[in-house]
Formats: sequence, C-alpha cells, structure tokens
Amino acid sequence: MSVKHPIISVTGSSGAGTSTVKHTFDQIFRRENITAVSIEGDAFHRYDRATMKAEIARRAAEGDQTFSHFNIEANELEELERVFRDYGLTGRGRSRHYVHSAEEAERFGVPVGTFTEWAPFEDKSDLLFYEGLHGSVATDTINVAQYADLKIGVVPVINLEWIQKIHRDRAARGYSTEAVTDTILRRMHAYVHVICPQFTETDINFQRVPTVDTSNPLVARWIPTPDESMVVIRFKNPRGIDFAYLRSMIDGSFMSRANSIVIPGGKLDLAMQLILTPMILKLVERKRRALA
Ligand SMILES: Nc1ncnc2c1ncn2[C@@H]1O[C@H](COP(=O)(O)OP(=O)(O)OP(=O)(O)O)[C@@H](O)[C@H]1O
Ligand SMILES: O=C(CO)[C@H](O)[C@H](O)COP(=O)(O)O
Repeated sequence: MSVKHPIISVTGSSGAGTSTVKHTFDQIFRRENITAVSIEGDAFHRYDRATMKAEIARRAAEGDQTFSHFNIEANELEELERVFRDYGLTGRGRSRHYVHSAEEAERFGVPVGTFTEWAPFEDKSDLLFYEGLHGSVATDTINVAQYADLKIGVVPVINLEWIQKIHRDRAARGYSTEAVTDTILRRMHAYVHVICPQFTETDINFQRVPTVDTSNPLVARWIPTPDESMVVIRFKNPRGIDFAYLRSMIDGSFMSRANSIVIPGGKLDLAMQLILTPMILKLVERKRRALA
C-alpha cells in the first residue's frame, strides 16, 4: 500500500473481461485528468510462446499435464512483486508487452509470441494500473496483493468465462475451439489453486451471470450480450458504500446480500463509474496531499 504512489490491480482469468474493464478505467482516468501507467499481466509471463510450448511438453513427458500460464512458476511474479513494491516507494518501474497477434506484432515490431524489451515507466504518473491474471496473488513466497491499494476481481461465472475465451481466442488469436478447450482443461488445476483464491483478496468483485442458457459453452454461437446478463457486485468491506445511492442511480438493481448489489448487465459501465470514480479520486487526492 502506498499513499504517494497508489496501485490499482484488476485481476481476472483469461477471457474474463479484464481488458474490457480497463476501457472503463481509461475513461475515468481521462475524465478526471489522472495520469496512469498501465501494465499487463502477460508482460510477466516467464517464457515466450515457443519456449512455453516446449516447457509444457517437457513437463507432460514427466507426467505433469497441468502446467499453464495460470501457474505461479510460469510467470515472473517475483518481478511483478518487485515492480509493485518499487512503484509504491518511488513511482518508478518497468514493463514490456507480450505480443499475441499479427496486428500487435506489426504495432510493436517483434514476432508474435515474443516480448518487447523491458522499458521504464513514464515519469510523474498519478498511479499504476495492472490488468491480468495475478494482480492479487498472496502465497507464502509471493505477495503481490499487499502492494495494491485497490484490488478488483473480474469473474464471470465459469461457463460464460469459457465462452468469452473461446470466442476471443478464435476471433483475435487464430486458435481452434479444440485448441482452446485443451488449454482450458490443462489450466483447470491452477485455476482452482492460483486464480480462485485471489478473489478473496480483492476489494470488489464484478461477476457477470448470463440469463440465457449456457449449459454447453463449447458450442455457444455467440457471447451472451450485456442485456442477456446480470452482474453481481460484491464488496469485501461494505462499510462506507452508499448502496441506497447506487440503487437509486442504477435502474433494475437490487441488493442480494448486505455486501452485494446486483445490476442489469447493460449497466456495468455506469455502475463501475459510480463505484470506482470516488475511490480512485480518494487515492489521487491522498497522494496529492502527501506530496504537497
Ligand atoms: N461485460 C461484457 N459483456 C459482453 N462481452 C464481454 C464483456 N466482457 C468481456 N466480454 C467479451 O469477452 C471476450 C474476452 O474479453 P477480454 O478480452 O476483455 O478478456 P481478458 O480478461 O482481457 O482476457 P486476456 O487476459 O486473456 O486478454 C471479448 O470478446 C469481450 O468482448
Ligand atoms: O490469455 C492469456 C493469458 O492471460 C494467454 O493465454 C497467454 O498470454 C498466452 O498467449 P498466447 O496463447 O497468445 O501465446
């Protein structure tokens, strides 16, 4: 935690919608004149695509069928922890990009499945924004969560998450349904042991729930739309959250528990703005006061 150099982390499994949520954060940063340094979890993968493939094959030959990008060891989480810690202390740090597609390869000038060089953050940012798989990891040896001042979980129910991943990986990354299904299966062990526990560390979870039948996610022809879903928003510490205000501003919302509000899927962007803007402003005002 850092008053002078706050960190926001958005954590979600692959296909959960963290990139989509980042868009809402970017709108808030722009509107409120906040300079954020944004980093992606994929930058901290330990291996490029070819090396990862070889590593998966090597481990499979030794009997481990579960090695995947979800695993702690498949990522440089000690580096991510260091970046969070150093940013909190100094406002400085570094990151890079993992290039997923031909379009990104063109933009970054390195081949698909490789990384760009590490590069330092721009000076004088108001906060650090992380979006990826491991933004709230807290184990005996790695503790990224301790350095984040606001931790958000993005967690569609699992059938929907699979549908979103399958559609995105087919459309944007050129994978077949079978290849994505194999990846989902291989990742399941670490999904349970590494991804899920993070959502007890997060301050707020946004869980999208479809209101259409997704019983066989592997054959779904399209991603359920916002209007075909509800979102459960759960606050770890509901003290200070003005639920009456949120209920009055968000048509069709209701409380399902003392710390949870449910909203129509189409209101997600509005709800995020209403909930997150005051929290982000508080972090930035505290920082500006401390530096004054
Ligand atoms: N709230 C939403 N409503 C409708 N579709 C959504 C929503 N959130 C995400 N999606 C869709 O799900 C797919 C995956 O979303 P996104 O790319 O944001 O996932 P991600 O968590 O960033 O994945 P990765 O970390 O693997 O890049 C996209 O096709 C996106 O349009
Ligand atoms: O979404 C992911 C992790 O969040 C990707 O699966 C991971 O980054 C590997 O990417 P690729 O399959 O393009 O090599």
